[in-house]
Parts: sequence; structure tokens; C-alpha cells
Amino acid sequence: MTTQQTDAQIANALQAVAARKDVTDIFFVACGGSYAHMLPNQYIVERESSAIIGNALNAAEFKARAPRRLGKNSIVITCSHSGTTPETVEAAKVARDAGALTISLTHDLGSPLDQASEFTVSYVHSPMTMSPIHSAAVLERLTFGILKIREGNTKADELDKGLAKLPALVDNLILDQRGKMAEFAETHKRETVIYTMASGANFGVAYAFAICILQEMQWIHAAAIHAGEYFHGPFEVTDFDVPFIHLMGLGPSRAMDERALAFTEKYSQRLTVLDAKKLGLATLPAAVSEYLAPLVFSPVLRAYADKLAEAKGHPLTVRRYMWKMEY
Ligand SMILES: N[C@@H]1[C@@H](O)[C@H](O)[C@@H](COP(=O)(O)O)O[C@@H]1O
Repeated sequence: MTTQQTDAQIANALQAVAARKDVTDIFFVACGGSYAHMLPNQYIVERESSAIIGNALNAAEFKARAPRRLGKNSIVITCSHSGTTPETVEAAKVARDAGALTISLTHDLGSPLDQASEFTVSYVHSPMTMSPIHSAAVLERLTFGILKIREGNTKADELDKGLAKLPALVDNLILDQRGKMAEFAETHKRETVIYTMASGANFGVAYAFAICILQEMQWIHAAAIHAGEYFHGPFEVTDFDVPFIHLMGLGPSRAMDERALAFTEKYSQRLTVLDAKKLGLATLPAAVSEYLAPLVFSPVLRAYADKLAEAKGHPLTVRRYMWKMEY
């Protein structure tokens, strides 16, 4: 996939957004890791838009829930890396039948999801890097593109400036953190449970790491805890030997991240902290830096996962049930 192709596909989809009479809702619909990428976009719409409602939903939930607001004033953005996840393909069909504008992201042009959607954007897949044509970045470009067209939001240009800086920033961070990653891998390779914690734009990354990396790819018990929710139940499991991975964001929800970290620092000796403020994200355009944080955390954490898999002798590609059994 070339930058020109992805850029042209985004421009085509946005032209169709401009041609719609009204846009009142954006539904972000997918499963698993692709769904996790949607969550920062719901957050962006809620932070930035006064008139459009953004809602990120698992694809089966989207179909089951049959949102009353779904219709010709809706944009439904789906994402499926394979383009074959049945729930996501079905969701695109449901959305299109309802008259919504359907835009899909997939790595596989020609896949069932591509065929089910009016507009498709393809992207590069390289989980330990980041660029403007990675899926998570494409989603934010679409989101800010829609907000620009429909509401005159001006942050799309800031986003592009920030995205241009991410490839080098992420590459350097992964190099810089090599020692920390090796230490994390050694000290966590026999863990039976690891919790992730985040809030705001970063909750999706914490969720993806828990369900896709720890549970799916490493068979380690895990849960993503929202930092604001931590004190409303989850903190009771905290102990000196319970590991947490904290993602410290840049937005207004950072105060929640700090409150949770202050507590775990007292009672757990097994903390891994990735702090956007200390990872050079303050050099990104201030108007969008909080939204770019997940795009940095995601590849950096993937590099942590890579080292963990190596130390455990459990490749990230091994599955027991997924793609092997009926489900
Ligand atoms: N770990 C994988 C994810 O990476 C993937 O996103 C999801 C859905 O697959 P797809 O994106 O192909 O629809 O399945 C699993 O959760």
C-alpha cells in the first residue's frame, strides 16, 4: 500500500462525507484489536464535536443493538484487518441497508468487507512502527476529516503535522526502551496475570494489550482497568506482587492516571509505567497531542510484547482456538 493510494482513498471517502445532506452520528464498528483502534475516535468526537455523536461498538453488539439513530445521517466506519470477520462484514451490510454512509478499513482490498462497503481505505500493517497510513492513524485522519468538513474543526492540519513526526519518534523510542523491554520480559515471563490501566484516548490501547496480546497471544490472564474505575472495585486486587502496566496520557483525564498510579506505587512493586510526557510526546502539536498518544503507545507496547513472547518462548502467532475451531 502506498501513501498516495491511502491518501486518495481517504479523500474519496471524505468527498462522500461532504456530499451528505446531514451527518448526526459516526458509528465506529469492529471486533477485537480493530475495535480497540476505534475507541480513541469516539473520544475525539466527544471532545471535539458539539453536534455529532460518536459511538464505538463491537460489530455484533452494533447489529444486536440496532441503534435507533442509525440511518441516512449516519456514517459507519468499520475496520477488519482480514476483511473477513463475519460480524464486521455483517455490520457494514446492516449500515448500508439503513442508508448510512459506509467506510471500511481493511488490509485486504477485494475482501468481503471491502465489497460490503461503499468506500474502502487500505493501510500498511507493521505493528512496531507508526505512520500516517497505519490503520490507527487513518482512523483519526478520517475522524478529523469528517469534523473539518461538517463542522469546520481545524485540527486536521495539526493532526497531519503530528502524524508526520510519529515514524521517527516511535522508531527512536523503541530503540531507547530496549533495555526496559528486556527487563520487563524477564521479570514478567512467568506472570499468570497482568493488568493494564489507562483512561481517555489511551483506554483502547490498554484494552487491546489486555485482550489481544496478553490473553490471545500469550495466554496470560489480564484485564484493562479504566483508571477512573480503579477505585470503584479493581483496586481491591492490588498487592505487592500484582503487576500493572500504566499508560499515562496527556489529556484532561491524566489526573485519573496519576491518582491511580499514586495508589499502585504504594501497594504494588510490579509496575511498568509508560508516560507520554516522558516519551517525547510534548514535542507534538499541543492541540492534538493527547490524541496522538495512543498511536505511540500502541507500537511501543507491541515491542514490549515481542520481547515478552521471546522470553516466554511463546510466539505471538500461536492460537489454541482462533481460526482453528468452530466459534
Ligand atoms: N487479535 C485479533 C485482532 O487483531 C483482530 O483485530 C480481531 C478481528 O480481526 P479483524 O481485524 O481481521 O476483523 O481479531 C483478534 O482480536
